[in-house]
Amino acid sequence: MASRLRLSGENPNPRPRSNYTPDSNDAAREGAAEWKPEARREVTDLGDGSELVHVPRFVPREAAWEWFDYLDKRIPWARPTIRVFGRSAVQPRDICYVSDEGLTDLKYSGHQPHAHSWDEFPVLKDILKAVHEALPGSHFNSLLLNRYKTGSDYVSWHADDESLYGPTPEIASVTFGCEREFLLRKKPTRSQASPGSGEAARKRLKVSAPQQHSFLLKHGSLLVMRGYTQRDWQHSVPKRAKASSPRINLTFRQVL
Ligand SMILES: O=C(O)CCC(=O)C(=O)O
Ligand SMILES: [Fe+2]
Repeated sequence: MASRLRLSGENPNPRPRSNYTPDSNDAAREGAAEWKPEARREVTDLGDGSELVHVPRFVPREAAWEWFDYLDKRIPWARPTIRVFGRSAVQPRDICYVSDEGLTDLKYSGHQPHAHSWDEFPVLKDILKAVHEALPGSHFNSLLLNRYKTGSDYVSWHADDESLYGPTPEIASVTFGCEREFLLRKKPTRSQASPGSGEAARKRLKVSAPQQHSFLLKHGSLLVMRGYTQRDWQHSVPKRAKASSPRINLTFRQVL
């Protein structure tokens, strides 16, 4: 099931040679105007009403680099202190939060990120439009941005199962820059979580080893989690010593 990571010592995402101005809002917007999302999609049925959709070449390379540079320079990235298992810890990646006005506030791990307006970042509206066009019926109204500066930055196992997203949230995740591995594992069932002791419990654990999936999320890719994925599965982006350049990830969500 779990596929192997294909990171090599070389930069897997060499930049195209072009003369775009990296931090210009106009360049980032014009580059995007010319493309149509590629149709190739891989759908993974996780069972019991959970599904993933992977579009490896959602944004063409050059437009994706323009967006990467814009986001890297213009987003007011912050690395907040959060509470994990009763302890304070600096979040192991940069984040920023953007949302419509008047929504329920996002709070996680004792932290409430400031909600920026879409109007501050016109490029984010362009990316949102492209995501909406690729996913008919979607109505994303908030966005959590993550920046992994090096391979030491990560997101640990979690599910985006906050009640403000409802029981079956659709989450669309767009990746720019360094490719990183994205892992999914099935949440333990009740019998796995408290297996008891003795031979019967050991056997039960053996037959139900956790299911796991791995995706190498490339520059310009889109991954959608839907159905009961947040209820039944956890995901993570582990540390990777060989990932030496930054990765920016955008997760679009709908606050109900
Ligand atoms: O960086 C990623 O691909 C995942 C980020 C994530 O899981 C989150 O923001 O909740
Ligand atoms: Fe997540």
